Amino acid sequence: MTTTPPPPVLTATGVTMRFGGLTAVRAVDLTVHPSRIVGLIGPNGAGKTTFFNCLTGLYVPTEGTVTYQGTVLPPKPHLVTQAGIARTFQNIRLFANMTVLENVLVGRHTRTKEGLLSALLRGPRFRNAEKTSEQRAMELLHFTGLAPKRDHLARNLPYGEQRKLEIARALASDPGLLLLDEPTAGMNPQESRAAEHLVRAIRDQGIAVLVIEHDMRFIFNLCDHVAVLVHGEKLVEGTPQTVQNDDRVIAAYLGTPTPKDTDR
Ligand SMILES: Nc1ncnc2c1ncn2[C@@H]1O[C@H](COP(=O)(O)OP(=O)(O)OP(=O)(O)O)[C@@H](O)[C@H]1O
Repeated sequence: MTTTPPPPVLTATGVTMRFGGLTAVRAVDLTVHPSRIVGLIGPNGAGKTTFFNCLTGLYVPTEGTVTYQGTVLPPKPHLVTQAGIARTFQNIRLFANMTVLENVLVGRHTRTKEGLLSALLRGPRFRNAEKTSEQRAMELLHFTGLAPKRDHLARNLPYGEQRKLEIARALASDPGLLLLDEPTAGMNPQESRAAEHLVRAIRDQGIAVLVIEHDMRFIFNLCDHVAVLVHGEKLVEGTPQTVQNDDRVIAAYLGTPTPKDTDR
């Protein structure tokens, strides 16, 4: 008996993004399958964040289409989140003067009828839905290890915990696909390894992950599939091993011998 593989969560086809005369992303195809961790790597300025912005509706691609679970995504960030894609940013974007719990509750607004304004004003309709949302938010804080900090202001968290909080807030929209833009930037090695565990645990909950990361250990430890962007084009993609051993990638991106080479 043959089983049909589940359809992809995300399909980007021929995505091109031009800024005037500069082509930041050129005809990039990428597929993310359910419960997979896919890495997107490439040198600085290769177009990785621009590609993410095309996936999440921040930019309308000059050419190409993006579908989520078979449906073409509208190029509006809140509609993309509502459809099931959540993201974090390279530069942390938390509500600094709100508590940890409040930040996660704001992330729930696409999944409650009350909307963002009601959530912020804590109106009567919000209070009715508040209990369920708070339960879910607390589950996420336990999941990310931030529960003991629920009442701390976001701005008072150490950097690594702010990154975790961004992830908890993104998860609050109950996504099927999570996009992480440099989740370990600014972390020490111990925090980076903890972030690996967290991403794996997210995948184990059935959420697909697409991650931009410069930490090669993170990428090669974690990803099922890796795509390499260079000058806006996809140079190569495949298993971590395929990518690690590809001379073009070593030349274009890694530049220096891989750890495997130095073991010889
Ligand atoms: N809004 C914009 N307007 C004009 N050019 C832009 C814009 N956003 C990005 N670019 C340019 O597009 C190219 C790709 O940038 P992008 O930030 O996507 O690269 P990246 O791979 O994410 O880099 P990094 O690893 O340094 O974050 C760069 O040349 C950048 O200067």
